Amino acid sequence: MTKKVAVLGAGSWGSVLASVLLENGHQVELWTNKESQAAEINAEHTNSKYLADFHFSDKLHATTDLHAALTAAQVVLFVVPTKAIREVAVQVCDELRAMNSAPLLIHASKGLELETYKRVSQIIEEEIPAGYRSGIVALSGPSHAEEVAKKDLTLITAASEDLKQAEETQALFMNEYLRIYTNTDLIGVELGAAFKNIIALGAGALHGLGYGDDAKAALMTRGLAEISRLGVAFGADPLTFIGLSGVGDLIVTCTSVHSRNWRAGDQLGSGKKLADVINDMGMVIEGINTCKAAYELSLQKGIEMPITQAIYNVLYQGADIKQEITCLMTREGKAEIGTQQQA
Ligand SMILES: NC(=O)c1ccc[n+]([C@@H]2O[C@H](COP(=O)([O-])OP(=O)(O)OC[C@H]3O[C@@H](n4cnc5c(N)ncnc54)[C@H](O)[C@@H]3O)[C@@H](O)[C@H]2O)c1
Ligand SMILES: O=P(O)(O)OC[C@H](O)CO
Repeated sequence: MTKKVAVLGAGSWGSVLASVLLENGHQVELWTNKESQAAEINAEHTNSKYLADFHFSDKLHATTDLHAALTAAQVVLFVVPTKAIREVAVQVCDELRAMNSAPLLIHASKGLELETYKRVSQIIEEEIPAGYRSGIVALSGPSHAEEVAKKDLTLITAASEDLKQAEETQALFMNEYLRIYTNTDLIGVELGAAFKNIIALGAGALHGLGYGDDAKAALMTRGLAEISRLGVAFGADPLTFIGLSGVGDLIVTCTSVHSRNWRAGDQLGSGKKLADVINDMGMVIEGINTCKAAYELSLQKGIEMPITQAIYNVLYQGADIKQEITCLMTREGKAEIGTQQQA
């Protein structure tokens, strides 16, 4: 059934997801807060800052008018960086109240709020009361805009505590190159998505420093163990971390040249200053804020996260990466056991 979908955020992922929805036969309005970007998408059918060399369908329409985007929308898809979710949700709520409308709210953002440590669905839930939404779903998993834009094969997860809402989202997005699984472990899916970005910064740094595949495999494996430990402490199902939104996304983010987190880590490992990395990327590097949030959460919960701590030390304490690697390698010997116990 055709739906009207408002896609909020015209970065690389928002514009490609809008394109998928359009291709799946839905009516789509892509909202951006930048006039110049809306004008480029509408006139040139490109989004050059975020997705170089890609041409969108001329049916993809962008607008800076949030009211117009939300009018009659049955579904609202949030795809702005995590740090902008609250601000956008507040604006959306004002509009939904005025319209007395309660669409399905989906988000595809992967991070934790720096100040509150909240997951994206929690932020949306806080800002948009139950009367103005018919559900909240997280769309997550191993997916890069650059590959979905080319219709390369991609498998992701639609997660909601309410299976029906996850299934509704599955039906919206699924097509011959984009396959969607449902999951009811919203906490596990959102935490896996946020935490894998931290480990990807580390994987990039190893590459930048010239380490080999053994080191990268070790980082991913031990990284998965520690992010699962923290996730489980917050109520996630440990099995979610071996699914698409867990290890699946960890693998792609730790190995793909498309990953902004991996590339940022690679540049840090090659000796570039953090401020320059952020400035030159010009796109969101979610792992930087999420690393701080996860590190502080691990202290609160008393959970050892040595890799996250090392990356936190590099990003926030000015520590030397090689010295942090030596500290990690020379910790006392440990038994290799599951996600529950030792670091
Ligand atoms: N790029 C991908 O392939 C990909 C894949 C899966 C998930 N994600 C996740 O999707 C989210 C967005 O990522 P992206 O890659 O599209 O980011 P991006 O950096 O490419 O673009 C972000 C967009 O959000 C807009 N924006 C920022 N602050 C805003 C605000 N306050 N109000 C309105 N618009 C605002 C920017 O102008 C930009 O258009 C992130 O959480 C990311 O982890 C990205
Ligand atoms: O480019 P990144 O590092 O933000 O990763 C994008 C997606 O989360 C990969 O699944």
